[in-house]
Amino acid sequence: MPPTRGGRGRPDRNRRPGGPRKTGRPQDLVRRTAFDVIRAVETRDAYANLLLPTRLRDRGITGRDAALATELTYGTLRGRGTYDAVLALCSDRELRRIDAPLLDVLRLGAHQILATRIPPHAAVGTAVELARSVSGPGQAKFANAVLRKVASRDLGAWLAIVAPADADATTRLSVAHSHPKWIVSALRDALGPDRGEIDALLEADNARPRVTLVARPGRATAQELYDAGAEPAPYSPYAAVLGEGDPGHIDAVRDGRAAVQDEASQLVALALAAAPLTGPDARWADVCAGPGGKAGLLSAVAAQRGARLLAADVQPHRAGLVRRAVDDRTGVVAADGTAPAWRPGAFDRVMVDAPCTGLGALRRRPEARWRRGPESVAELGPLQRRLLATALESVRPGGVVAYVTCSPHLAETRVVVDDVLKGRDGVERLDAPAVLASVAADLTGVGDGPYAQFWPHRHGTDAMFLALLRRGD
Ligand SMILES: C[S@@+](CC[C@H](N)C(=O)[O-])C[C@H]1O[C@@H](n2cnc3c(N)ncnc32)[C@H](O)[C@@H]1O
Repeated sequence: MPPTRGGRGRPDRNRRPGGPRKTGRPQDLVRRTAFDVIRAVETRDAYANLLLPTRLRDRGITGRDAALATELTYGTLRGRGTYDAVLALCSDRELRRIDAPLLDVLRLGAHQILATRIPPHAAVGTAVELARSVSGPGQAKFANAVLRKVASRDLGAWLAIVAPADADATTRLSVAHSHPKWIVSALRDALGPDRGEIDALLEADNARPRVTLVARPGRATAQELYDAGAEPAPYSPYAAVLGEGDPGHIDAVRDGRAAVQDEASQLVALALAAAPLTGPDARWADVCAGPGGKAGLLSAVAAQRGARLLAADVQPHRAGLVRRAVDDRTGVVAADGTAPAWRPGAFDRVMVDAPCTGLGALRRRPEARWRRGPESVAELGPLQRRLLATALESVRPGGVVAYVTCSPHLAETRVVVDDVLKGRDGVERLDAPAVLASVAADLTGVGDGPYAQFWPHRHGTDAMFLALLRRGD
């Protein structure tokens, strides 16, 4: 079910049952901002996590109002699947016949009614007011009729109707947890023998992720982050969890010595650095480096070990972002990892953090689940295979490649690795869970090897996949 029920919303202070009559008050601005971001996501493929902070800043929305705007935006985008199922029953018009902006107002209203503590009458009133300003008085009347019906039941009662226990499992899970059916199926397949955990996984996808920081070794310490209010994280020695507050206010983050980074992202980079290797260990590469999260950590570890990192990304502006994350010793190039500018066998360790559907990061990108379809998996497959094959040629004999995706979809993870290794002699699959255990002592539940898979519901991280492959001598 949508995650925010009874949670982070706050009671609306507006005492007039009909909602605000005037525009321009803080509460109107908060809802309007959530609506504008939701529309931008819909109409111009904006990313909510990038656009919202800018809008909040531009409009001077801070503190609790900013928290409410964030909750309304993310909650509405996440819960859309559930809300559409409810709205379809409450509307005498098919949803596809409702103007797109008005439908977004209805979704925002449904979210406030069903999943926040905002009193239903206030939620209906403010949404109707928004409908009036977006679509005019006639549509406001329609919105009022629909949302009053939505408010006639609570979320649990609606779920019993739109996702009944006797529905087929994929449909029930899809509606109840607001994930497209193809993603439910893909995640269940990826869980394999643990597919009984699917409810927990979908629920975790809908929970707001905690902000995890990385103290780039040699440049900052985890203690520095604790001193700034963060707490120790369970696995990575360089991670800290920030409960409250803006990471941008921490000196080390502002200076680029620390950064926001999911803990599994840290661990897969550390695993590449820790994978056993004989012979020289001085030249490392990250061939899909933008915007630089893993490269930032790898470059810091490389510096401590007397190695050097080359970070590449095919998109020049993303290569530019990498430059800000790494130290001066690290080379950064805009280059195609499938047609490399470096000679074969040039590196001892190579990271391929392949472009993927991002199904492992749905917690952080609330709109992502609606943006892609199953065809994306097929479209990305050839590029993922070419990048991995080229990486295997880019390491010297005996060198190690990490193949990483922020997706647990089997067709992006083990199927890619198995395909690329088919007919290719002399590549050894290292035991990725064992290597991970050497960098994160308490880590369990990432699989029996040779591949490792993180899970949001088990580890509180993104669902990151890791294969470690050593080229034969
Ligand atoms: C999953 S992201 C990498 C995230 C990054 N490693 C981090 O931790 O911040 C994948 C990146 O691969 C880049 N990419 C896509 N095709 C590429 C190619 N042919 N060669 C190099 N980079 C490519 C994309 O521009 C994107 O920045």
